[in-house]
Amino acid sequence: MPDPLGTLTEPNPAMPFTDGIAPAGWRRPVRPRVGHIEFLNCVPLFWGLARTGSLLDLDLRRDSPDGLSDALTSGDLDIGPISLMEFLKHADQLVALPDIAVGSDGPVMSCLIVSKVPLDQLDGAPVALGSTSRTSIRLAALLLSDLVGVQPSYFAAPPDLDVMLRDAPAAVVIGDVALRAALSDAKRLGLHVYDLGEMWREWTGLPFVFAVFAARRDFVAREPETVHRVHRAFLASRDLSLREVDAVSEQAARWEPFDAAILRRYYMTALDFSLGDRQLAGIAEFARRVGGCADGQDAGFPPDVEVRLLSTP
Ligand SMILES: C=C(O[C@@H]1C=C(C(=O)O)C=C[C@H]1O)C(=O)O
Repeated sequence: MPDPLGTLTEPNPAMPFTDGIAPAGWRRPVRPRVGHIEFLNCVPLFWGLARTGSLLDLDLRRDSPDGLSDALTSGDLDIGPISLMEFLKHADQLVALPDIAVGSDGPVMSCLIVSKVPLDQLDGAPVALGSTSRTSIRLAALLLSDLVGVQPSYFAAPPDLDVMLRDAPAAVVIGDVALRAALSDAKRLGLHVYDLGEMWREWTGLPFVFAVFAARRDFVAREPETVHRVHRAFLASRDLSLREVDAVSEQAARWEPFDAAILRRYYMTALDFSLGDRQLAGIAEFARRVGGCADGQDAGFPPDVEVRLLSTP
């Protein structure tokens, strides 16, 4: 029976320990290597792991989303959050975990185009793309070309808004940099803020999924039970964090230039941590619009790319 707390701990298997010491031939179980996005957006997915006890059963690796995406696709991680574009490119090696993701069904607050001018003035202008993102930067380019009707010239840049806006009139930023830009820098500097989740929702009527949780198919084949246990642990962690969202927000806000009420809004009304039929329809629609060779860019996956979900036992 699944552990209601979602802990990963199992009683020690068959081989008895005499004197408390493993006999010769005992193989130490290997903890699954699991990614942890180091942004505020993912705090509710990981905070509960400490409360349920699952934290000790994971080899958790903290990094930016681009680093984690590369680690999962190269085999340095077994399970973890992965930017949607990278998941779609490597869909044949991965399965997505059902009912968990990082997305939004409207304004997301932290995936943005920040601009000194209105978007329709960006034709031919340089636009800086934050290097931690793989998906928002592609969504921004899609919206600018197909919705706004402009063709800027893009360049990659480290996610430092001041530097980005020194070299370009507009920048695409995600995560904590974007949240701080929208909430404190933009007003002070008189910048326009365009929310990518909101633009997508108004354009298509669908939610947007920025990152899914995925497991490598070779790891699922080797350790199916572990993958299911990690999946249950994350669902339990998310549900617990959202039930105790005031405590999560207060603790996270101690280190931020905005208060707990804003983080609570970010977690409860901006971000959508689910992956159900509507979110899958949003993914399919995004793949249809950017897949193949849209706007002269080769996406690295076909428009009808199949998103395989982990089958639940
Ligand atoms: C909502 C967010 O989703 C993210 C956006 C990503 C991207 O654009 O590639 C990747 C992972 C997520 O962290 C965010 O970063 O704020």
